[in-house]
Amino acid sequence: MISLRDVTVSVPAPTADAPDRVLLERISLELTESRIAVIGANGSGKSTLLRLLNGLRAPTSGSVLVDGLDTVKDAKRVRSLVGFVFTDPLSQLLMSTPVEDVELSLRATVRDRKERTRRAQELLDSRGIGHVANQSVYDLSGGERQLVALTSVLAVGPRVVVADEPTTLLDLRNRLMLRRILAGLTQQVIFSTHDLDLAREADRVIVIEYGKVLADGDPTDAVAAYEDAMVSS
Ligand SMILES: Nc1ncnc2c1ncn2[C@@H]1O[C@H](COP(=O)(O)OP(=O)(O)OP(=O)(O)O)[C@@H](O)[C@H]1O
Repeated sequence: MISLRDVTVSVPAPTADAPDRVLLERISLELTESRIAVIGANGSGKSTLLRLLNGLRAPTSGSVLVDGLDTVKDAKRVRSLVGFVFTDPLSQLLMSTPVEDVELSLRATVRDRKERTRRAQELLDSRGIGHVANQSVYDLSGGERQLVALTSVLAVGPRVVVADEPTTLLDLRNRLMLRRILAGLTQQVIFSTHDLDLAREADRVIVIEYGKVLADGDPTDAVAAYEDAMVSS
């Protein structure tokens, strides 16, 4: 389980005489549900919140614990427990082809190189993208790239998948496909989205507004609170 304990994230102001800019303020959450959506306006702090969950960002004060492990002190272990899928998969595909990228993720668990390649190909096949295994990642479609990124993340064997607006860059067909895949994962999935229909499918919705939790809980109620806030602002 992931717990945020009184977490504040702030960054220094551009000029020395101005106060620090607070991106998230005193957030405490226990993230237990299987599917959790984080919604909010542009710049409200969703990505900042998600990046805290696997230690990509450190709290300025407070702490984030993953199964009791501190995301700063136990960063390496936390990264293996919590996989992160970025909005733009190109920013996380480190190798030039899908099969190499998935092989890289398997390095810690599969020592034999041939076996690693076989396993990577098998994982790509299982996601329906085995036919692009040896193609340059730059030549893949947005949907294929997103699936490769997800396959690489899952190959590490995380307990939790955190996805930052994973469907934003995709067309309708790929969006529906990714939604189906995310829905079928056995891992806990915590994702941000501007797609309110997708958010309503979650078990819990957290609404972030100006770096604070505006609403949290039942998806229908939380989405309604967000819509009210947007209309009245
Ligand atoms: N390292 C940083 N330094 C300064 N400001 C930052 C930094 N990281 C994020 N911010 C600012 O913090 C605010 C929240 O950013 P964040 O990316 O978390 O928003 P978001 O809710 O994910 O937005 P969007 O829906 O547009 O993706 C933004 O105004 C952003 O410019």
